[in-house]
Amino acid sequence: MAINILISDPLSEDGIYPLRQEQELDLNIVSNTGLAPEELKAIIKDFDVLLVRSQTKVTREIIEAADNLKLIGRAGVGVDNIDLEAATEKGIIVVNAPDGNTNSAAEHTTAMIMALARHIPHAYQSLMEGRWDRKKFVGVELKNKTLGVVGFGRIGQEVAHRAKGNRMNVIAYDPFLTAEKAEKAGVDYGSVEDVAKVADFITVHTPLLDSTRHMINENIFNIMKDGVRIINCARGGIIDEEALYAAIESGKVAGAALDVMEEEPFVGNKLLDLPQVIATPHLGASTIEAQESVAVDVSNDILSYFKHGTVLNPVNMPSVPKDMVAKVEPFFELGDKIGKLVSHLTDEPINEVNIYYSGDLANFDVRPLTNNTVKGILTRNLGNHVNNVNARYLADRNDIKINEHKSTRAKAFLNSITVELVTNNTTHKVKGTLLAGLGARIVQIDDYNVDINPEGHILFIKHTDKPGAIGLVGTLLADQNINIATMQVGRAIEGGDAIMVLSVDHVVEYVDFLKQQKNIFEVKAITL
Ligand SMILES: NC(=O)c1ccc[n+]([C@@H]2O[C@H](COP(=O)([O-])OP(=O)(O)OC[C@H]3O[C@@H](n4cnc5c(N)ncnc54)[C@H](O)[C@@H]3O)[C@@H](O)[C@H]2O)c1
Ligand SMILES: O=C(O)[C@H](O)COP(=O)(O)O
Repeated sequence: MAINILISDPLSEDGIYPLRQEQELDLNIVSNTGLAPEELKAIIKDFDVLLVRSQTKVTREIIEAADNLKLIGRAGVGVDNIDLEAATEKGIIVVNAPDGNTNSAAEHTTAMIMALARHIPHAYQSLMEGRWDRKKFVGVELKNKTLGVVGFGRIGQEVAHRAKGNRMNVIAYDPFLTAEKAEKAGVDYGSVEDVAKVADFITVHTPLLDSTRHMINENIFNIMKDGVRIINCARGGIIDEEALYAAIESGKVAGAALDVMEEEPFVGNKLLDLPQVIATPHLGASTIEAQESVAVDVSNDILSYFKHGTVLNPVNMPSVPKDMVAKVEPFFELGDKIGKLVSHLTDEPINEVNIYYSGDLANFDVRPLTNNTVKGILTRNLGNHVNNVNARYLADRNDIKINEHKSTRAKAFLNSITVELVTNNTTHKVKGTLLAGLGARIVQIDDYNVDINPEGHILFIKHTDKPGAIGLVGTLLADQNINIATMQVGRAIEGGDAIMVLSVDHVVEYVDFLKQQKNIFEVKAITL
């Protein structure tokens, strides 16, 4: 039977050559770009494969109408235009091409930095309008300036490398960046605040996640150097556009170069009215080479999937050997939740993860379970494209060592999973189990015994065991109209360090009001 492939964004014809010349499979390739959402929804049921770039919004509605869809191929990196949850729910594999456009995006960022420093777009426009204005366009040199790189993944590292070629100093921030990695790359490193304080140019290269949305905000602009220049060739939304506008108007920011914005297409965005802003219409990956490379990568994954059932760049593919599904599957969710929870206990780069399986769970091949647990740990900083197929690879890429330990001796619980995160300065652990009739339970956090249902919104608070601390938290949350569903407290010794774990009815976006209290020294809002 023919495999129907719909290409709904412009793709490189050379890049889809592997599909065009395929002999073994019967492929029917339809190119139909620029479809309105309703048009796509109306025809998607006829297709087995949908091939997109960033323009087509593959929403839940589209996916729900896609009765025959088996694979969505994203010819590029960012999958924020695809509803991954809906695709996973429907059993549709999403593949992307994470490496193919790294170089082009890094080169575009470098071009933006230079254009910003030397006013190239404005000088060109002025010349085209018949003026010979040399005084107006005095720029700044890059040499000896400091470039701040926020997000030191594939593109961030390539941009840093090029900046060093321009004799810039580079300081980077990435939750996975260790001293050793920074030294190897020849860059300084610090927190996002450290970067903000010292950089003359700041470029962002993170994915757009809940944790990165508006991470460059008013507070961060306030601590930047006067005259700083900002570059975003990653994703709109990482920088708070209102805050950027205000920072440009106040003179804090001397210029901004934007390839992406929160709403695209961004024709008419008020930032474009500011003479300090230069912009391109999301062109980071728009080179002949990158487009060919990303299209070849997804084309090969499509062929591989239909021929062998395997893909190289899965974004959401679940993979559990059939024979172990029934026995181990209930532990998958537990591992994922333990991973997510423990990842919030430290903001330091993780060097090592130890996963301890005890009880008869240790008799099974737990590698897929480990992958799922590692996925839970990495999701906090790498986002939803981490899955149980690529989790180990991503851990490896971030120099995180994963160790599995098994013991068939059951202690207090019939079966348990304990995950320990080791950083340069700390070790944190979370233990969980499945209780008959009750389901998943977290039974230990660091040295504290607890009994928590790992579901929904959780507030994790470290405090000093003093009278009134618990009441104070209750009152402060009530002031914010936050309802506490359950609460657990634990302490090692009377008057010493203690923890509170609260499950609350709604997501808690701001925790600063709790952090400011005497005797409270750590607050984390976690959604499991
Ligand atoms: N403009 C374009 O056309 C274009 C082209 C390619 C990629 N992109 C975008 O560029 C971005 C980077 O792509 P990549 O291939 O380098 O991805 P990557 O996954 O290799 O790197 C992203 C890095 O961001 C880090 N990160 C996550 N949360 C962070 C946080 N809170 N603070 C600091 N760092 C954090 C991750 O640890 C990771 O190292 C993505 O948003 C991608 O969609 C844009
Ligand atoms: O995430 C990406 O790969 C880039 O944003 C490129 O998007 P594009 O394929 O629409 O150019």
